[in-house]
Amino acid sequence: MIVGVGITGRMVLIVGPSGSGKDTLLDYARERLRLHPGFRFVRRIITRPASPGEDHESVSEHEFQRLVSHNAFSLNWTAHGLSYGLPAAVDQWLADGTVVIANGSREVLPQARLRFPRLQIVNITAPSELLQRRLAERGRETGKSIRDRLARSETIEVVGSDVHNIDNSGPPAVAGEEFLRLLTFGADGGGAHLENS
Ligand SMILES: Nc1ncnc2c1ncn2[C@@H]1O[C@H](COP(=O)(O)OP(=O)(O)O)[C@@H](O)[C@H]1O
Ligand SMILES: O=P(O)(O)OC[C@H]1O[C@H](OP(=O)(O)OP(=O)(O)O)[C@H](O)[C@@H]1O
Repeated sequence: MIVGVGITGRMVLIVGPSGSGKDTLLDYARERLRLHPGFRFVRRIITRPASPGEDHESVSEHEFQRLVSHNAFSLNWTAHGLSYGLPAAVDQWLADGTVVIANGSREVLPQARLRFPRLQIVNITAPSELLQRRLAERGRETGKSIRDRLARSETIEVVGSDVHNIDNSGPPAVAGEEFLRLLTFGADGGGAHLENS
């Protein structure tokens, strides 16, 4: 079994423009940490119909607003004409000292910083030609929706001492290993490691 030594519980938000590879890197890390109880990957609640890619809980806008009114979200936001939420269970996982990892939004980082005192932001980047090609190949959005996502990608800056940038313009395993290192070595870049026993 894999056990963690010195892993510090915290919220990790992976952000970056559409097509940069957030879901790909989340899948990479989830697969490698699946036996480790100290890490939890958040299943988001989104007003998007079930679709290839991210495994999310799909709800109507009406249901989403009902959940908001019942304080069912730890953090929620809107973008691309959709509503997104991280379930309130996140707060208990954090209180338990877990490393909680979620796909976030660059625009909601100011609120996230207030919401999560121990926050690590992982900003995934790739050149715009690659974003364009990847979104077309992914096939979840088409036409105007892709153009809107590309336009948005250039409007939001991610800066701060809590931000780690990962360039995902090479093979997914290169950025994937860098992401894993950040997750397993702690927000301060040192001290923690994983052991096999
Ligand atoms: N390093 C990479 N090299 C080539 N293709 C990639 C890489 N990372 C992601 N992709 C592909 O690009 C598309 C967008 O990736 P995805 O993980 O959905 O991005 P995001 O969640 O940031 O929008 C997907 O089809 C994915 O398979
Ligand atoms: O404020 P931004 O950083 O622009 O992010 C806006 C939203 O877009 C992404 O979700 P979504 O799964 O719809 O898109 P993506 O996988 O194409 O990035 C991201 O996870 C946010 O929920």
